[in-house]
Amino acid sequence: MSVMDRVNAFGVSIISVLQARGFNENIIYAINEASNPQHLLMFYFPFVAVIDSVFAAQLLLCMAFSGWLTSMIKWLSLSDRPYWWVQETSYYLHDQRPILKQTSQTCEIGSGNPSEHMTSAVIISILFCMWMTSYLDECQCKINWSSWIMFPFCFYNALIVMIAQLYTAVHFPHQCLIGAMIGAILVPVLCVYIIDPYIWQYGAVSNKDTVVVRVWYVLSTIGMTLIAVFTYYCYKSIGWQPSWSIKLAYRYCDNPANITRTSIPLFSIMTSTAYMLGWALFVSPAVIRYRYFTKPRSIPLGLLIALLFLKIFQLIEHFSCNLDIKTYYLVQFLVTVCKPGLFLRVLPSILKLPYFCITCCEQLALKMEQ
Ligand SMILES: O=P(O)(O)OC[C@H]1O[C@@H](O)[C@H](O)[C@@H](O)[C@@H]1O
Repeated sequence: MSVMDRVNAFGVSIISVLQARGFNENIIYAINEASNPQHLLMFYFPFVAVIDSVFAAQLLLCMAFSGWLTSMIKWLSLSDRPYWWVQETSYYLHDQRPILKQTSQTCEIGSGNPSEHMTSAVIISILFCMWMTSYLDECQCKINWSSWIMFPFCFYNALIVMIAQLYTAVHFPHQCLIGAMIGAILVPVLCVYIIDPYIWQYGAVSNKDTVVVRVWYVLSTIGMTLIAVFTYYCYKSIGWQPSWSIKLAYRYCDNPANITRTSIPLFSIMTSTAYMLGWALFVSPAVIRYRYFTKPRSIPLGLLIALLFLKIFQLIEHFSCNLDIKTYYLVQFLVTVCKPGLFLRVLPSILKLPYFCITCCEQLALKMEQ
């Protein structure tokens, strides 16, 4: 009996207690959906971009990099998920094997460690707190924001996502804690060393031409893609089946119809690298021109256009999902690379358009009067 078996069995006991206690499942589902990494990038990012492009640029890179990193760790850790581990393990005697309840969100098919939902929840919570701090500073609001609100807010957010993830038996508690830790480390590291120096032009990058920095970021993204491809083929060459967890998921999922294409780890790696490439190509120090206090801008128009873009992406998804898997991935990759450009460059410029037109008309009217 290995140490890992004991840790997993302890986790299963916690899950059993939570499931026996019972929670409102609609709330649990909503929490899991709200912290779904794909949804964060697909829905939160566009709306954050309407309000503040710097916040959106931070969110995008933190989420994309964490998606890549967690997927790589998942590949390397080859760890189980509770809903199949209880049925596979020889830890329990046959009549003592616990029965875990499965829900429509249980059938995740990647390896279990770490929890990407937890990483995402911690990332969005910390970034939101950082943004709020800067907003309150701007308003010269003197409350001890960080210690009284920020830490409890992040902690409770992480806690409710962890309960939702455990209740649905998708993760063991230690996988949730590792996921949260990755998020808590990544945000300060990426913001302090990469995103903020580049956007605000300080530190080593401030002496370099933006084009050079951009080329460097593009090359880094290509390097990360190559690392993923290399890892994949190395594993295959030593006889490891990258689809081992998918097979287990299909074997033990009560309702395989709940398994979705987008929860495949390869899909997560593909979208993460596409978002990073989009970030490298389209994010520049120019994003500081579109912040929450920038005027004049039409926020309602921005929200409407963001909805329109989302509708177009939904239509592309709808039509491409009938294509063969390789073409589907290619279409998704190209669309995803364009998203940062659309939401961080095109959309903010459109928001200024109505005011620009009004100014032009006023100047024209003035000239005609003269
Ligand atoms: O590691 P977790 O939290 O189970 O998340 C795994 C996957 O969960 C899916 O629901 C998401 O669509 C994927 O993007 C994600 O990779």
